[in-house]
Amino acid sequence: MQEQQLRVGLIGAGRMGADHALRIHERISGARLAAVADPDLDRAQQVAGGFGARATADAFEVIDDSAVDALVIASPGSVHEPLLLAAIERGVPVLCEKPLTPDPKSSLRVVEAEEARGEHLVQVGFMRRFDAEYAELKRLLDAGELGAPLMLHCAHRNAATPPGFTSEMMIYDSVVHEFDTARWLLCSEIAAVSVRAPRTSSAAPDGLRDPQLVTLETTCGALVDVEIFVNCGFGYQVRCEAVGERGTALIGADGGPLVHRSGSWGGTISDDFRDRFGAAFDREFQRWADAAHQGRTDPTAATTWDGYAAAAACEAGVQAQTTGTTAEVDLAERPDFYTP
Ligand SMILES: NC(=O)C1=CN([C@@H]2O[C@H](COP(=O)(O)OP(=O)(O)OC[C@H]3O[C@@H](n4cnc5c(N)ncnc54)[C@H](O)[C@@H]3O)[C@@H](O)[C@H]2O)C=CC1
Ligand SMILES: O=C1[C@@H](O)[C@H](O)[C@@H](O)[C@H](O)[C@H]1O
Repeated sequence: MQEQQLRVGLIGAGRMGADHALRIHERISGARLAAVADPDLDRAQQVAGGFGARATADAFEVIDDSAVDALVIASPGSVHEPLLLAAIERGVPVLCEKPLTPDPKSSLRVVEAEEARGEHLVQVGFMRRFDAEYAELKRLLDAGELGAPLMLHCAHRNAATPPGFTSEMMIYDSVVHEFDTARWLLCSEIAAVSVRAPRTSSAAPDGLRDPQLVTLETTCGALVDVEIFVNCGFGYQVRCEAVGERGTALIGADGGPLVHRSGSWGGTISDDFRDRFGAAFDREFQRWADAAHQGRTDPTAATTWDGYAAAAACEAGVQAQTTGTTAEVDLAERPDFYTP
């Protein structure tokens, strides 16, 4: 089937959906956009129009379309569950933007549906796993080159938040990425989460406690601290320093060109995660399409189990945020189907 193009149905034609449509069309090979669904039909038509794809307001029409081989879900997390369940029932491969679903109960229903189907069909769009620097950090840790991991120090900074962004979203929309990368880098589950906050930045919108410091305890005994600062003002920045028994490694340390000109020196920083992680998204999509051609998911990608585990950690994170105490992560037993 490799010689034929994978016919992709896109669900959700907003900021990420439009970017992924372009990616499928221009930046990866072996796939093309076949259909686009968005309840905002104008938006669906706008995205589909440029690529010769058909547009509809009904996502289930795309899921049921026999002229669609694979799906990209880029609608808000709150609507992912029914879409995923329908896609699993049809047996079609899916790349679902994070989060798998917004809460662990619904994520577990997706895990159970996929396990019952007996095929790995869904991968979750935790794109950092495909970033070159994160991949090198993972290699160093897996090869034992830093010794046994003890701590991760992470910083996740956004320039500014869109209207309506809440403190809870700092956990389940933003820190969800660190929950996934910590589990992936350390090959360990998250056991407990606590959240503290310094005084609120004067740049934070009313009602938003920004920044916050989230601490994760893992089942392997490592500690992970995450500074989440979503109105830092200066740009988009994601850093991670791993501390092992025999060494440390830092990624996200602005290794780009150092420019000297007209009385100044320094680099530049974008405020858009699509710049920082553009190459990672491209790699994620190429590997997903290649795997889908072969009727499987990409082994580097986050599985539905990983999506569920991240949702469980988010639930503990929001609880810790609300109560001011450490919250344990309530995780179901992992089915053998998801043994890495
Ligand atoms: N991996 C990453 O770094 C990022 C991932 N995301 C994720 O991508 C997803 C989409 O986010 P954005 O594009 O920023 O949101 P957005 O609000 O720009 O776009 C969402 C689109 O989905 C449509 N939609 C709503 N319900 C739908 C349904 N039932 N069926 C089909 N379409 C529906 C909306 O009309 C809208 O056009 C979310 O899950 C979000 O968490 C967002 C930003 C970055
Ligand atoms: O997923 C993302 C956004 O939804 C989220 O709001 C940002 O904080 C993250 O940095 C970005 O990667």
